[in-house]
Amino acid sequence: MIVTVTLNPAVDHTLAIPDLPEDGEIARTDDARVDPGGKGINVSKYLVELGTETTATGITGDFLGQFVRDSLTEKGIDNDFVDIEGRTRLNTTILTADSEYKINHDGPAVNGHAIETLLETIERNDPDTVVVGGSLPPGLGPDAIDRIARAGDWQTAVDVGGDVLRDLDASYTLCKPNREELAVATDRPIDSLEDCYDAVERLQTMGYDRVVASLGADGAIMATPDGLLHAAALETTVVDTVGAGDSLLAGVLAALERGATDEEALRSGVAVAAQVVSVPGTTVPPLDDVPTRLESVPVSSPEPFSR
Ligand SMILES: Nc1ncnc2c1ncn2[C@@H]1O[C@H](COP(=O)(O)OP(=O)(O)O)[C@@H](O)[C@H]1O
Ligand SMILES: O=P(O)(O)OC[C@H]1O[C@](O)(COP(=O)(O)O)[C@@H](O)[C@@H]1O
Repeated sequence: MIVTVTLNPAVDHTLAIPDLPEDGEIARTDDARVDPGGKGINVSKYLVELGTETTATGITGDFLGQFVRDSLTEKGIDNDFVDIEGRTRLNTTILTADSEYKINHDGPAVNGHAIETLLETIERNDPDTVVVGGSLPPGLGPDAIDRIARAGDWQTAVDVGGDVLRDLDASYTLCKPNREELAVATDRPIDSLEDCYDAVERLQTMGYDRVVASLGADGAIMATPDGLLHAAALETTVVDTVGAGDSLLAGVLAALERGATDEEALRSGVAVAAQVVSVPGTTVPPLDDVPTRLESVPVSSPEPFSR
């Protein structure tokens, strides 16, 4: 069973307008939606659609926190959050005809007491894998994630910022940086696929058994204990990439959870992400045809890096 931990959940407000308004103008639209969001929560949404048992936990507060919990329950996603006094944040994505703008709030301040309660909550749900995803709210540092990783005999995967990846000290089964996070985590520029291969191998030496790096339209690479794999992205009509990384991670973890090989897991992640980028926001598309699409994901072992 996979427990996802979102320390800083969000209500995702996604709206579409043809162009950004000029100064003093008002843009009006009837194309807007709100979804419960935050990286761990999104992973749980996709895991449920993939038929993998999961519970979403983390820290929520006030009426936006209530919205997150209620809408997960309505969607049939098991959830068990720690409630605090501060207010869960509202994150906005504005889609125009040719651009995507994201505005993310910092979120409410969280104290050590909430983390104690969160550790009890995770333990009560008896996971074999814990996924910690998203930014840290004010008041918490990377040590909060290390505490979660060390608190039980579960495996821990992380989808966190590059600065946090650099600072974590515990052992992790997997991390999922994107290009920018790879650059920050390794403190090196990432200008080519070779730079990515070098960076994921560096991250392995920093305590991550597997590194799945998402590279947008260039697909994804996975550093495994046996070598490197590159999967090209599937061709699809891209509506927006909100939740793309979360869906890639869910596809990988769902496959690993059922005992698939690393290569099958990478194929699964890329096949799931291709479906998710073709729908708006973090809407969950039907994912029942993912098993039939695995073979169409082109996977190679990059030379001369394969061991
Ligand atoms: N333009 C695209 N075409 C096809 N697949 C895409 C595209 N952009 C993203 N994806 C898929 O979504 C995955 C995650 O996207 P990415 O933007 O790298 O993640 P993140 O949301 O973490 O920044 C990619 O590895 C790829 O499989
Ligand atoms: O915690 P962060 O880094 O601010 O990100 C939170 C946001 O990212 C999302 O999880 C989407 O993630 P991606 O677009 O990176 O896949 C949103 O649901 C949420 O609003």
